[in-house]
Amino acid sequence: MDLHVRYEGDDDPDKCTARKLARFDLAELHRSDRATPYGVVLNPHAERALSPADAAGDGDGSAEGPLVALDCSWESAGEARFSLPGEHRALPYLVAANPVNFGRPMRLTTVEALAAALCIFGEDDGAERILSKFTWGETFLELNEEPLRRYADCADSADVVAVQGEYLDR
Ligand SMILES: C[S@@+](CC[C@H](N)C(=O)[O-])C[C@H]1O[C@@H](n2cnc3c(N)ncnc32)[C@H](O)[C@@H]1O
Repeated sequence: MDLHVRYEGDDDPDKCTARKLARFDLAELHRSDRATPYGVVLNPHAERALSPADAAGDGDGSAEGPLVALDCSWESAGEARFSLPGEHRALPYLVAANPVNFGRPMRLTTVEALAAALCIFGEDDGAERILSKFTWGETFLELNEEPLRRYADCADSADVVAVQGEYLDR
């Protein structure tokens, strides 16, 4: 599945996970909303949770459109920043493994968010491929092994929200 990133460039370029993915040709960066392709936009403010139903269901596990993330600093990642055209979806409860926000729920880097979406779509190989470029990448899959497997088994967004509720209640 193609991975695209709307790249704001307001975060530390040395720590930017999207830039690293682009260096390895694993994602394409776009400098404006207009240049960014329409797709499934990973947006923590979205009302609807991402689920396997957002994938195409044509049998090969590939999604309807490309996955799109917005790479900007968390300080500037307010709702208004997510003006990209596309189907906006929030990821359900997951824990970050990156060194800046280790153990913190929902504060995922761009690569963690893209990898989580790939897992929910059943594309585990793609998730492992992009995370393999980061020393802590495998830890993300280990920390979230159970919720990712359960989200991937859900039929739709409502199911995902129900499973997420079990983790939020703990
Ligand atoms: C705010 S940026 C920070 C990126 C960071 N500078 C890096 O180097 O990876 C992280 C992006 O990942 C996606 N993301 C992170 N957590 C998410 C969540 N809970 N739901 C949906 N998307 C999420 C969004 O596209 C978000 O804008």
